[in-house]
Amino acid sequence: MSGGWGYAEHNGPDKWFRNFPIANGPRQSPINIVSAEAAYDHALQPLALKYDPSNSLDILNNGHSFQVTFADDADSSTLTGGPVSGTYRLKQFHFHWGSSDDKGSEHTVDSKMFPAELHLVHWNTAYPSFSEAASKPDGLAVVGIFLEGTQTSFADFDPSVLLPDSLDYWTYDGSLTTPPLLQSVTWIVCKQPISISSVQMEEFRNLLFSAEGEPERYMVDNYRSPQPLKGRKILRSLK
Ligand SMILES: Cc1cc(C)[n+](CCc2c[nH]cn2)c(C)c1
Ligand SMILES: [Zn+2]
Repeated sequence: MSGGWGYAEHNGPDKWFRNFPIANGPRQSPINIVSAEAAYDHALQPLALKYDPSNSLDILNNGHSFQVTFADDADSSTLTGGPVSGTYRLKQFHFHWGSSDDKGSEHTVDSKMFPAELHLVHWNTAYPSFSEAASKPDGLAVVGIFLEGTQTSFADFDPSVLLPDSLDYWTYDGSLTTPPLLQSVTWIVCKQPISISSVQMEEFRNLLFSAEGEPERYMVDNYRSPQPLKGRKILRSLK
């Protein structure tokens, strides 16, 4: 795979195993969520997401998505409850989307794809740092939220505005969905999508994979397809 990984024919998801053999590991993400097979687990707690807008630092195009990064030196923007124990701090959020509204999400629900998916990435404060946590089986917790088409700076951005009314969720043990594909993620996928307008979707699709001075390549279809479940159980938070 020449140069780094990406989403093109020569360096996309079906080539990642060459440099990252864990791509064929036992707990890879995303997955297709078969809603009828998700088992209700009464022990699952409600998701508690508390975000302080003053923690938002900057927004950047990292060549694979655009990402908003947060200050994570205190427990001021955290995920607790849900399927996890302890406190996880928000590190960044980003999106995955398609070149058209019929695809773009990474997780699918009963094989339905959404136009985009938001990932809120949190790390377990049982470990000293984000990069330390990223290599531990309980190191990360990523909240996935589907975006679907209808009508709606980056200091002081409050991620709570991106949350759906209901925090009912599915959860399963998985991985990063881009290299290094580390199997360190407790996935928490919200059932209720949030809305995004087609104008806003077009803003996503106007972003570029390519750097300045390179031939323009629009940033679209930056998603990995569902991976084999390999015997994993998907749990559901509400009946
Ligand atoms: C150490 C580390 C590296 C990367 C690319 N990511 C992003 C991978 C990713 C994007 N969407 C889901 N996983 C994370 C979260 C941690
Ligand atoms: Zn992601």
